[in-house]
Amino acid sequence: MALMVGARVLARNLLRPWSRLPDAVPGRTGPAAGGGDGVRCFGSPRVLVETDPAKGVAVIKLKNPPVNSLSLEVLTEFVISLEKLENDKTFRGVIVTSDCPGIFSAGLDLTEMCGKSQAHYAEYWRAVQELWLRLYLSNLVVIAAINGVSPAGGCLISLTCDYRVLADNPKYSIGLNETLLGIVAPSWFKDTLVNTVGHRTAERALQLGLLFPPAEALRVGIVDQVVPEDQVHSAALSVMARWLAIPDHARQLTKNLMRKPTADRLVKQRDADIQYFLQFISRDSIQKSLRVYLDKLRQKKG
Ligand SMILES: CC/C=C/CC(=O)SCCNC(=O)CCNC(=O)[C@H](O)C(C)(C)COP(=O)(O)OP(=O)(O)OC[C@H]1O[C@@H](n2cnc3c(N)ncnc32)[C@H](O)[C@@H]1OP(=O)(O)O
Repeated sequence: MALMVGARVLARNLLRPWSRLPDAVPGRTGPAAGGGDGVRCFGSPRVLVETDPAKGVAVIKLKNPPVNSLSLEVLTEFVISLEKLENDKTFRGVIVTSDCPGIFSAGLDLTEMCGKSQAHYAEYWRAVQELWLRLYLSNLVVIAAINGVSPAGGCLISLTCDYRVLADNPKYSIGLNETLLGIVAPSWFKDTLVNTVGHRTAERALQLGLLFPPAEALRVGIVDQVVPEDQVHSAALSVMARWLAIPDHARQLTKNLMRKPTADRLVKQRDADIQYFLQFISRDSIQKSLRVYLDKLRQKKG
């Protein structure tokens, strides 16, 4: 199913670039419940978008229960929603958050990387690359309102944002914990972390697979602000106002200046990066590690 959805969307994107806008979610178009006048919703089943045209701000809410894992569908729908916002001059900023209580995102969907075909791995990895590139280089001000635990790919999404607000709950740790799964964070995950927290902190965090609770996360700079849980959204909106006070062209060019060299490293070798991922993920030892990890997650309940 995921393979079909991804292939269908990619084919449509290649053939008809102007048809990339997601259809409205039935029943969610129109004023948002409790959202006040002027707030409009669109998006897709797993990626909700609430827009406030008057403020020029949108909120992207990930909604892929139970844990907001980044399946191929989520990645694809996320990119399409982001592109729609970027193509609409009404919007200058977007807040990325979660609709799943207590979980920002459990990261890449492990079931997409386990026991599937080479073609599927290649399609999935290209989608991961695409979301990272889109978010990292977005012309919009992108702010993460992290309202839950945020390991691995969840942390990566946060790191691509211009600013990160984390809810002050000891359960909401954040970090690139790949080594704990017996896998390795790819070079561009590493680059994104290094650009945020510096080389030494990143090296220690990556080798040990550290997941930082809020106070630690703030101390090492993996997030910019920690606020009481019920204030995450309002804090993100306040920060947004500050960033939107800067003229777009100056801010956008500066963002590009800071980030393009990192992004270019991937852009120049996307296919090689996919090949590397294929070789890596197909190894028996890696597949075994992922299966063991998934089994542990599943058995936790039993
Ligand atoms: C080179 C590739 C790089 C990879 C980068 C990555 O992003 S790899 C993904 C790394 N993610 C993690 O390590 C997080 C794993 N998940 C958890 O630690 C917990 O699930 C979490 C997020 C703390 C939530 O805990 P909770 O107790 O609320 O839920 P539970 O663990 O019972 O999970 C519910 C069901 O979701 C499944 N699941 C969890 N995480 C993932 C995932 N990343 N991908 C796919 N599925 C995931 C879990 O197995 C449960 O499934 P079920 O069938 O209901 O038993």
